[in-house]
Amino acid sequence: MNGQVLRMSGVGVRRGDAELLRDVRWTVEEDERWVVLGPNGAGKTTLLSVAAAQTRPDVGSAEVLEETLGRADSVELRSMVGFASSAVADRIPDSSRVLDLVISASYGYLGRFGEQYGTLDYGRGRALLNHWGVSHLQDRPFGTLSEGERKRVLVARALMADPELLLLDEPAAGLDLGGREDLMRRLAKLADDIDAPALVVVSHHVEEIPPGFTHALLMRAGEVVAGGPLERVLTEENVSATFGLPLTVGRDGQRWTARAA
Ligand SMILES: Nc1ncnc2c1ncn2[C@@H]1O[C@H](COP(=O)(O)OP(=O)(O)OP(=O)(O)O)[C@@H](O)[C@H]1O
Repeated sequence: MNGQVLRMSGVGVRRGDAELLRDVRWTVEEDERWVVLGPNGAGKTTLLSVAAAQTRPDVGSAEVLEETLGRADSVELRSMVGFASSAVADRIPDSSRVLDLVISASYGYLGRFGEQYGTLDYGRGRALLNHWGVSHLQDRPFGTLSEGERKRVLVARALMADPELLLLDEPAAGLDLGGREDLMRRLAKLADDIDAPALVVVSHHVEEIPPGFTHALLMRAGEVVAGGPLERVLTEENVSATFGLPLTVGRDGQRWTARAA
């Protein structure tokens, strides 16, 4: 690999008359940790779906792990990208046992369908659940978990196949303050791990940028407002243009803040 895990050139996605993404240019290197920020409807989920090899661009080209979407085997490619989102959670049957759900991710499945898993698979699945603080839930049906527990199980699942790219769509949505801060701490630890995959986390809030994240992509109305290293991109001008109101942007230690000006 040349170091680039994601490369989008002039990417557009259309549905009927709606342009969900327009002329998106974006590259992610293997050692980078990105946050994608923007208001509701900005196109963040659509962008992540392209990055996860689940949506093909209608215009332009997208390379995921050096494979061009539309030419590569998308099923194989999807199994090499870790992806956690509420859309993934919605497709998981309530009855799926948590440990089975995690280990089945090595095959790109959302539960067990009669495949045989080895001791190594079980060991890795248990270690990931333990790492994300949810090993006590391994035998529970997914449908019985709280929102915070689900989020952590989904991240563990997304890491199961040892991906080179990890995509998390709004991992902090629906969490209480303690749950959000716990997630921030765990994501900061992941960001700091040199063996961790390239990370892309979608959020609506600059307060949810974990310490150690390096880059930001700001989106509005399907277009990129700005992208690059955090310090250069998170200016008051850029963040105000992204969210469509005058904002004061600040830093409190390793965390970012934004308030209406
Ligand atoms: N199939 C579709 N047909 C028409 N418009 C669509 C379709 N799917 C999504 N959209 C629109 O595309 C826009 C971008 O949607 P997307 O879910 O990518 O935004 P988002 O930034 O993730 O939003 P949110 O923060 O609210 O989750 C929205 O205005 C949405 O209504």
